[in-house]
Amino acid sequence: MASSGKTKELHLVMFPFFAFGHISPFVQLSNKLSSYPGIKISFLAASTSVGRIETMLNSTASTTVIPLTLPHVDGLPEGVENTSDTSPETVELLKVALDLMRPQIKTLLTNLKPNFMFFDFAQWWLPEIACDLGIKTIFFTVFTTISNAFVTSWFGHDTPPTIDELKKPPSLHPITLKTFQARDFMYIFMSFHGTPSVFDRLIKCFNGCNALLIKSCREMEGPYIDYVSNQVKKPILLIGPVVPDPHSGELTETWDSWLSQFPANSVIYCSFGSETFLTDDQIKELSLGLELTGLPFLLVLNFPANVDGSTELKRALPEGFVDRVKGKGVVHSGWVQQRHILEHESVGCYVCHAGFSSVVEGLVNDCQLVMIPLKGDQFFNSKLIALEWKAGVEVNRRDEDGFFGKDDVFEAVKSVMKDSGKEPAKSIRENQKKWKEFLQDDEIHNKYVADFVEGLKAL
Ligand SMILES: C[C@@H]1O[C@H](OP(=O)(O)OP(=O)(O)OC[C@H]2O[C@@H](n3ccc(=O)[nH]c3=O)[C@H](O)[C@@H]2O)[C@H](O)[C@H](O)[C@H]1O
Repeated sequence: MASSGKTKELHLVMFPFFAFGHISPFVQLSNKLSSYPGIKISFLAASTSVGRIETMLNSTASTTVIPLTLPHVDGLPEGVENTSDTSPETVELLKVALDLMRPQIKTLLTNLKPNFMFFDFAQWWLPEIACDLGIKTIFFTVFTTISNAFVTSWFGHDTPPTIDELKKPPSLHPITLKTFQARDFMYIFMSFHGTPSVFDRLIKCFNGCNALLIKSCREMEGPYIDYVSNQVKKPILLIGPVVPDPHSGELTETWDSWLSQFPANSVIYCSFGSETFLTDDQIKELSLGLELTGLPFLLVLNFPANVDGSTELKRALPEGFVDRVKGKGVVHSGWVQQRHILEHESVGCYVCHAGFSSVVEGLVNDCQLVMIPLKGDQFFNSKLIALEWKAGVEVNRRDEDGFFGKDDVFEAVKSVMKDSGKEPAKSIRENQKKWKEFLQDDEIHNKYVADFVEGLKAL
């Protein structure tokens, strides 16, 4: 049996879903907690991800990464253990593999005997196993509270909503969606390969856990925290803003010298995180929009694992584009040192998908945010930043299909980059500075972590 929460040492197990967009916040949480006296962490990960996770963890951390064996699933190639290795056709099979891992996880927990298990949205079956073993479960949601508020606003509805209903969520929730956003969001109500939908998984996670942990705070999302608390009726723990620790290493010489040839704050860095891909039309309009701005730019475009990036780029970029922008704009496919790039003094604007870690990295590096949210939580993150914090802008999109043209990209960039002394750029810059200060305030961070650990012990 797990020992009581009053013991001196707390043993925590972290179990994120097999996607780096999910693994990263669990690593950041582990890094925050592992330096805390008396905390020991075991981090569960698919065996092929262990090496990369070990490089992300603080070297001083008292954290052990434990490799998991993914069971064979028809259609899921051997060695494919992360969404970054899958194609759109096979990505849902990772959830099939995960659901088959119940016995493996039960055996592991029986041996590890942790006090708490921190789990992700996909492991709907985990609270039951842990409860049988006397282990308390914390559902650590990697999404912003505003996104969770939207999802929980559908609690208690027996049938999935229609697109029209999704556009105007029920009850207290003040958010509305465009038609194309509601259509995209229907994904969470869909079941694949006979496994529970994301929505059903989430309901079971919210209902089964002992407490919900949110990587946010009252200053950032107060009304949404109250709303979610009222919907889920479970204790809510807040870890505060999860801002990545200062990173180590240097930006590679190639990118450093390329960026350094431009004036301070003039370069647009444009990228869409680790698992968001653009359509050909979007690539075309975006690249033409960047060209229209006349500003230097670094455009990073990625593609699913089963296609060749350079072939895709050649096909999708507008005719003659690469030659026309030579010397001023570059297009890259593949992983880049994003935090080093955003930190470079030449970079002044970040055109992004509104993945929350990316947005925070942009704000703390004095980059003006231009957001093109493309799926799920990104729509809500963008609303939070653009409409509530007023610390960035969203590119205008057509209601029905989400189309944006080159002029929409140009206008959005212009609104924050040209005439920084005029509105709206002036207020947006002031708000960005205000949030930068808040997000970098160690005292606030430390207080949230200390309160969180106390809250955990009291559960
Ligand atoms: C919860 C999930 O997070 C997701 O992943 P994503 O990778 O976009 O997350 P970010 O918050 O942008 O984070 C991406 C992180 O990867 C880093 N990075 C990325 C690309 C690169 O080339 N180099 C880097 O260093 C970047 O610096 C950031 O820290 C999606 O939003 C998704 O909608 C959401 O459900």
